[in-house]
Amino acid sequence: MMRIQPCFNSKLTLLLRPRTATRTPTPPTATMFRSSVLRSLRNVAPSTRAFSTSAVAEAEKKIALIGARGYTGQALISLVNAHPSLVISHVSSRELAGKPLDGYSKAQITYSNLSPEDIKNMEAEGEVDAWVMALPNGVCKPMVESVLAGAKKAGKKNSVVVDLSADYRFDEPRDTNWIYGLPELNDRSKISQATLISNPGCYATGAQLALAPLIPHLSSPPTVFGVSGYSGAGTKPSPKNDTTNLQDNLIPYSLTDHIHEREISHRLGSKVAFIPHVGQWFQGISLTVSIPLAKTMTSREIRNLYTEFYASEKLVEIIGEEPSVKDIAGQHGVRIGGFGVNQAGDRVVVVATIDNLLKGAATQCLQNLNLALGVGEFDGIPLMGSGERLIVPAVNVHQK
Ligand SMILES: NC(=O)C1=CN([C@@H]2O[C@H](COP(=O)(O)OP(=O)(O)OC[C@H]3O[C@@H](n4cnc5c(N)ncnc54)[C@H](OP(=O)(O)O)[C@@H]3O)[C@@H](O)[C@H]2O)C=CC1
Ligand SMILES: CC(=O)N[C@@H](CCC(=O)OP(=O)(O)O)C(=O)O
Repeated sequence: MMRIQPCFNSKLTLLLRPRTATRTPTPPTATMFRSSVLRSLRNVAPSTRAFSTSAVAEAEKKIALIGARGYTGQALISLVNAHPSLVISHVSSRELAGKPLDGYSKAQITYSNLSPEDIKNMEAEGEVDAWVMALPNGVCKPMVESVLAGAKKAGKKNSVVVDLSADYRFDEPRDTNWIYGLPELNDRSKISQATLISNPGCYATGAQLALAPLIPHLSSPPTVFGVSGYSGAGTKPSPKNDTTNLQDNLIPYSLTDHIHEREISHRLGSKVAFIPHVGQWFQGISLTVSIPLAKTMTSREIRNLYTEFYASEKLVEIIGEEPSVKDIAGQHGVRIGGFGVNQAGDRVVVVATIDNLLKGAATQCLQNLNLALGVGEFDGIPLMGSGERLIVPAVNVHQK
């Protein structure tokens, strides 16, 4: 039987590094191009609602975290620990119930094991402002239903729920109230009004951001070759998080039909092939994306397109060279570069890096919480240029 040690020491390591992004003011043509691509990605009419990221929280907002023992949960605890207006009020884990929460300094909190009934009662009593579900796929439905039942019992709108699993990523707003929370590509005003938010997958976030500017120029489906650090496989023992198996190794898996292949294709409205792998490092994903072009383009034109497309985005950095996965580990955004164009000018290879636990999960969750709770979208998120890194301790899940 696996033993998991209480696994967290909050480590926010400050590393100074030069800022590599070049940001240029967005000309009106770029803004118009971006808006039209984003409108077609979202398939919605242009938003008429002004969006503000500068609202000040009136009081601390309480977050209950279900699945708090896991890697994404631990990363979120560390982020909330340094957040100006959010606090953790409850952490739930079956294995750590009764143990103190380490790595959180705002209050002394003990892990509990919240049942769906507990969740229903807490929601009815208005004990929390937001629930985060950091549970494996297929597990959170009874908990979400408890939140909805508790709100119904109290005759109020439900508190915000952010789900990190894939369970609600394919729901369409016309059928349910779930909103897909990828702020850079989705309508931020919709996320800020939502109470049910489905957090995108890690590979899927990086791949969508790497592809979005070129969606209007595709001649055929792109191929995304992705390699994740083994924290992507979570804390349940598997060959993909077995460090002995990973040593000097690269593990290909789910060669076709990975759930993120479906998620990327569904969300971009364009078929994409995705080939996942796991490498021997812990945090960070590298995505090498081969994109066939419908018209010939130069590397410079494509890089400019990306720079303009993401000019107003604080968590997306465009660089000329290929970004390196070891540079993104612990950072909160996505770095995109490479832009190698073949001699014929009809295919480009773009490289994106993302920390799967951060912009691929916890940081994106915090962006969504901030939006939905009415505080500044980037509150509590160290920006790329700050050089701050959040390193989550690895757990030896194969220790007997
Ligand atoms: N790791 C990553 O890079 C990313 C993960 N995600 C998604 O986020 C979610 C969490 O991932 P991650 O943190 O890596 O997962 P972990 O395996 O590290 O943690 C899972 C958590 O869920 C709890 N849990 C597991 N099974 C159950 C169950 N049947 N009922 C109740 N609680 C359970 C565990 O605690 P305990 O057993 O103590 O109750 C633990 O706290 C998953 O859906 C994952 O796919 C999304 C993006 C990136
Ligand atoms: C290395 C590894 O195993 N990665 C995971 C993806 C991580 C993940 O979080 O999956 P969701 O985002 O869909 O929940 C996987 O391929 O299943």
